[in-house]
Amino acid sequence: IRNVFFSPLPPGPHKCSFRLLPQYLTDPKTILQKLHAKYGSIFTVHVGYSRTDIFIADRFLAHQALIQHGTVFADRPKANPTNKIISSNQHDILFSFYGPKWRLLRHGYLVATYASVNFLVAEIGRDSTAWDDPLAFKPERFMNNGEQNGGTNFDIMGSKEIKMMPFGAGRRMCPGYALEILHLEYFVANFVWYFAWKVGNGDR
Ligand code: HEM
Repeated sequence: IRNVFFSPLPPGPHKCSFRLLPQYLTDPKTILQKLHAKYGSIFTVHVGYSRTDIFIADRFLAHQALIQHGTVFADRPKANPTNKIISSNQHDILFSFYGPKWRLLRHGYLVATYASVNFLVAEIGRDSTAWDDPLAFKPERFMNNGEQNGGTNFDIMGSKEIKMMPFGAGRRMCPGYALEILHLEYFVANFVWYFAWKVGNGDR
């Protein structure tokens, strides 16, 4: 067994879940949502004998890992078939990498080298403690210099607090994020410019 953990591991289904494997590879979103609902904000999945994945679906834990423990969490995995499938099919759902020996202080889990640690970024970005009515389309959340409800500036880098992390967070955060935000603004501006916009029936 390549992955060695110091106990206790975060909770999860019983060891060596070969039964989970086909769905895990083809439809990770559904199975991970079920496991998240059952086991909470951090859980472990053992697939076969050689692969142990830990999933984090909590913005405070993500902040502990990527910002507060950024130095020990700065490596990334070699590509393997599962990672390729997960990242190509479910790019908005999670990204994954291996964490070196690292301690999740709040929960007290010690995770050994080559453990794969994954972040459920869609779940993290829909946290109602961070956003009012998170699923509603409210672009004004990001207007007025990023202030929401007169609150503090929204920080896409998540330095003080992670509210969403489309570009990752911490030392290996996407270095192209500023260029990309500019590019997306340009993209939306072109839509506004090229098309005639009307309010649809029943919409305000
Ligand atoms: C909407 C567009 C984009 C999104 C959502 C995005 C998102 C991401 C994410 C989630 C990561 C992984 C962060 C991590 O592992 O912690 C990443 C890494 C990276 N991105 Fe982007 N990115 C975008 C556009 C770009 C652009 C335009 C560039 C270059 C001009 C770029 C260059 C990179 C590079 C070089 C890395 C690897 C950084 C590293 O491993 O240290 N990305 N990006």
